[in-house]
Amino acid sequence: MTELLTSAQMRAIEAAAIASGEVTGLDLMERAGRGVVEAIFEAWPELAANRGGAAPAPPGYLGNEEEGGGSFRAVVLCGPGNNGGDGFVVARLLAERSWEVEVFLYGNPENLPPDARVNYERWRALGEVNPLSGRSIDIRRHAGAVIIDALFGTGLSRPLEGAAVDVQRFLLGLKGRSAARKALVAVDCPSGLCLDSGLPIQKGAGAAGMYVPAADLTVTFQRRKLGHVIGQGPLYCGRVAVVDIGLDKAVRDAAEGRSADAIDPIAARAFAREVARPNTSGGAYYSAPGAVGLRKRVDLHKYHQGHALVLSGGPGRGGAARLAARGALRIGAGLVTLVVPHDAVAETAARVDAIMIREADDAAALLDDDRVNAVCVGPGFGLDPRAVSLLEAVLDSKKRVVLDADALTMVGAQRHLRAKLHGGCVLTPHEGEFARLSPQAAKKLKTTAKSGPAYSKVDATREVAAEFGCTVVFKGADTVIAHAAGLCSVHSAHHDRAAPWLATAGSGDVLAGFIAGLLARGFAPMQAAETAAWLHVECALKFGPGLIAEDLPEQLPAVFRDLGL
Ligand SMILES: NC(=O)C1=CN([C@@H]2O[C@H](COP(=O)(O)OP(=O)(O)OC[C@H]3O[C@@H](n4cnc5c(N)ncnc54)[C@H](OP(=O)(O)O)[C@@H]3O)[C@@H](O)[C@H]2O)[C@@H](O)CC1
Ligand SMILES: Nc1ncnc2c1ncn2[C@@H]1O[C@H](COP(=O)(O)OP(=O)(O)O)[C@@H](O)[C@H]1O
Ligand SMILES: [K+]
Repeated sequence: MTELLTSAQMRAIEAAAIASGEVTGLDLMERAGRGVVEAIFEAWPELAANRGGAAPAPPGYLGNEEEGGGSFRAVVLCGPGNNGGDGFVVARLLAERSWEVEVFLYGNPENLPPDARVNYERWRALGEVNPLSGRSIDIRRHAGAVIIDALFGTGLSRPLEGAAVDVQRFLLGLKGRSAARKALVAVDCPSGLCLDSGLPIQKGAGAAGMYVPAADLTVTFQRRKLGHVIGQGPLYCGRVAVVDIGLDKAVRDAAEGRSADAIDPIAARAFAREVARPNTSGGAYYSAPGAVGLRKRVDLHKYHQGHALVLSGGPGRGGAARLAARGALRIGAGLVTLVVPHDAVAETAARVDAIMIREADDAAALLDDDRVNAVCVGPGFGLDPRAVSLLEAVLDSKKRVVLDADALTMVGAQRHLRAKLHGGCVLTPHEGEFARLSPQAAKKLKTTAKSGPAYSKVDATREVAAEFGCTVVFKGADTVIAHAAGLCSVHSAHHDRAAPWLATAGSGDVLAGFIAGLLARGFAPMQAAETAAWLHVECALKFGPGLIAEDLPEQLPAVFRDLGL
């Protein structure tokens, strides 16, 4: 389990570590700057050649003919806070390796916070600090330079203005002119991005948000922040490297509520976490009491692996439910039954084999059966009175249930259904369905973020989970999963887990089936949702481009094999 922090949590952790006497702010800044330099060398090993002493001949792309060539070059853009302080450390460490380093400061050095000020002075012993403006950076002199964006990090509180905007525009202009820069490296985050929400902080909608230049590499400290993995963060940040600055113990203490003096214990327990590869050897990837593993026990028969019901719509509308049922069966539910209106039985029977079929008239009896322990309702289900009363019966049965698609629309529209939701419910909205569940939260999420920290997808998902008293899986390339009690996790399908071909009709139905299948196998709602979200993307990665929803469940055997099941 890896925590994902907000800016405030990171600040509180840093403050707790400093207060405990284990470390000073200056130590942390030095480690942060060193971490940035090391991450640059890891990303571009050819740049590690300058280790001090005489500068070697630069590779061709770094050569600057007008200036006659020289050592590697960096342009370091420092802001008025500690992010800028990190920038001064990076400048010094690169200069010590004989890089040509030019440093620009946005703001008045007199107003730098103490640690940043110390590092400003240390740099001043080595070189100049120029005032920052878009025009002050001369593209011809800096051709091929590594540009370090240390303007703003976790302290961004409002939209950029003045010279900071000029510089961002200038950096945006460099994009695509490959000779113009070697790389743009962001310290903690690309400046202008809110690290809590992954949204740019901007004055107005539209083009005003385009002032955040996308980095090639973002180097952050100790843990990823939420803004690296949700919203537009993954697109702006490029690759994210996390460097250890010695705060692991402080993070753990906070997560376990041991540093209550410095950190609001509620906030600490509410750390979000990254959804990770499931741990197959007993329990899920995190250890919850009674957690069930993905590996099936050898001594159990099908009735011990649970029985999932998938409720289907009428004739010609059963595809979505069949996809969900197939997902539930493949993920390991012992039995899966499609519950189908009378007039759709023949059609359904022609399409399924291992999945059982029962008529909707039998639904009450099935819901009374204790062996039925999970239900999936919504995909292709319909919104008619029959659908409403069936959903009502499902909720009254208090069985664990996944509500997707039409079931979400009904719950959003009908207060009496909403009142029947309980802790065993998992809601799986996409953006449009989320807006039906909570128009207010959806509106806040869509509002241009004019100050930081901005309202985030994590805030919205947590809010709705708490309000409805169930687990909510807010889908997308960034899938956020929240539990009524505040637990929250994120699966970010970006970079090495990018699976854009999941945006295909029916893939959400399969996810709903995956979750229902895991609920049937005894997974707790949060654990089922996290595990299903990970497996869903894993199946898409396994198949690759060209994927259609039908392919997803069929990848599970190979994915399970890779997991060593
Ligand atoms: N926490 C940790 O463990 C560690 C943190 N470290 C580093 O510190 C960074 C956080 O530093 P930070 O708190 O000083 O904030 P930072 O992002 O530099 O900016 C704050 C300054 O900017 C100003 N300001 C804000 N918005 C503005 C705007 N639009 N336009 C103009 N000004 C604006 C704001 O002014 P104010 O809002 O008060 O007016 C304030 O002066 C973090 O990202 C990481 O790099 C590492 O050293 C190691 C360990
Ligand atoms: N760009 C993307 N990258 C990764 N996953 C995505 C992307 N777009 C959609 N998804 C995933 O695909 C699924 C789509 O679900 P949904 O919108 O309900 O589709 P449908 O209703 O057609 O089944 C969700 O699990 C969502 O997280
Ligand atoms: K930055």
